[in-house]
Amino acid sequence: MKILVTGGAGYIGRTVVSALLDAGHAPVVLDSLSIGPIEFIEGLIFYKGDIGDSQILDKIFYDHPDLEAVMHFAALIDVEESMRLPSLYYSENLFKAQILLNSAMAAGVNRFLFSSTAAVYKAGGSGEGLQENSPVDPLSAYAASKLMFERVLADTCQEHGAVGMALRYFNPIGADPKMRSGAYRDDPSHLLGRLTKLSTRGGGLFSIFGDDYPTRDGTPMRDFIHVWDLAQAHIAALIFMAGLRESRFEVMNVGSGAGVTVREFAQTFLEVSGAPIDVVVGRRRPGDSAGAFADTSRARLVLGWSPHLSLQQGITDSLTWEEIWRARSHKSKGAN
Ligand SMILES: NC(=O)c1ccc[n+]([C@@H]2O[C@H](COP(=O)([O-])OP(=O)(O)OC[C@H]3O[C@@H](n4cnc5c(N)ncnc54)[C@H](O)[C@@H]3O)[C@@H](O)[C@H]2O)c1
Ligand SMILES: O=c1ccn([C@@H]2O[C@H](COP(=O)(O)OP(=O)(O)O[C@H]3O[C@H](CO)[C@@H](O)[C@H](O)[C@H]3O)[C@@H](O)[C@H]2O)c(=O)[nH]1
Repeated sequence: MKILVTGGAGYIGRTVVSALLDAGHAPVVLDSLSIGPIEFIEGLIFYKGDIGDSQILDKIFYDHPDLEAVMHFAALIDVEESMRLPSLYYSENLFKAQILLNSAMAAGVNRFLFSSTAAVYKAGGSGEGLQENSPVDPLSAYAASKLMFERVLADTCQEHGAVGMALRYFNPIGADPKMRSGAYRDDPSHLLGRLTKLSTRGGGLFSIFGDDYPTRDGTPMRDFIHVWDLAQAHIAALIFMAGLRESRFEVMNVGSGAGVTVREFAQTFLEVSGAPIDVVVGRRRPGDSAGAFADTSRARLVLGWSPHLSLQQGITDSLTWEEIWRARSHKSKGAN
């Protein structure tokens, strides 16, 4: 199948592009490269542009009348920034996404897969896995923009007789096992990114943001999903959507199904990396939740998908990718 992939130069989008190519599909990538690195689009069918620009969207749908689905990854994803600049997040993640969706519907491309997030849930650190109908409580403009677009997508699919799906990702870790993509930010804010940078810089202090949450060791709980398992969920979702003959909208959790606390994660990282990192406890980070983990039974049942890669594998792949990416960036910077 030929698929329009927005945000295909980003961490997850580029990894899904590789999974699509491996499975024999034909991705067409649209990305502004405002965040994703240019190295990620080498060798791909690529359009540089904005998802809110209907001219470029018209051109893509005109150039590729055989597009069968849209996979929509392009978004702003920084939770803290979204608290400071909420209108920017609603503009990028909600209104521009609607321009994209309407263009797809107008072009007759009526399968639309959307990257949503576990951050939409009310996550109190309980021992229960979150189901798709568990209560929602988006604490940031980022999470709210994602939940609002889920509703826009559901209603638009019904109006047009189209098929839509929102995959609610939990916390992606790791890299493409063939090392074609991985996390690329110089100054990551997320847990594994911080630990990986410390490790490759020879060690240092790692601060856990709070240990007074209602979890088994007081540190927040998350569900870490290997990005390659996440990519495979997209392939399964695409096949499922392609087989549907009538309008439908689905929401699906994509996580590992296991809750791991930040302290447990840091401990596992130290064991895998052997890096001389000292773990200290600092203050809570604003906007953080106690967290939870996914009940993935719906994705298993409906998509026939299940995760296979371990936490340790995610950490190992992240460390390997970091070495490769640093070497590549240094080389290209030196060459310029
Ligand atoms: N990374 C996570 O932890 C996580 C968790 C849950 C959900 N998600 C969702 O997954 C998707 C991909 O996340 P990621 O980690 O790969 O992020 P990323 O920042 O690496 O990738 C996003 C890509 O979209 C592009 N982009 C941004 N705005 C654009 C616009 N208006 N027009 C065209 N291109 C634009 C960027 O240049 C970038 O290449 C996002 O929708 C995000 O909300 C991510
Ligand atoms: O130096 C650090 C960095 C993070 N953490 C903690 O680690 C946990 C995970 O944080 P992070 O890796 O930043 O992920 P989340 O805040 O859970 O958010 C991620 O996961 C969401 C899905 O659950 C996505 O929507 C977001 O885009 C993505 O950043 C949180 O409790 C943080 O407080 C620390 O203790 N120290």
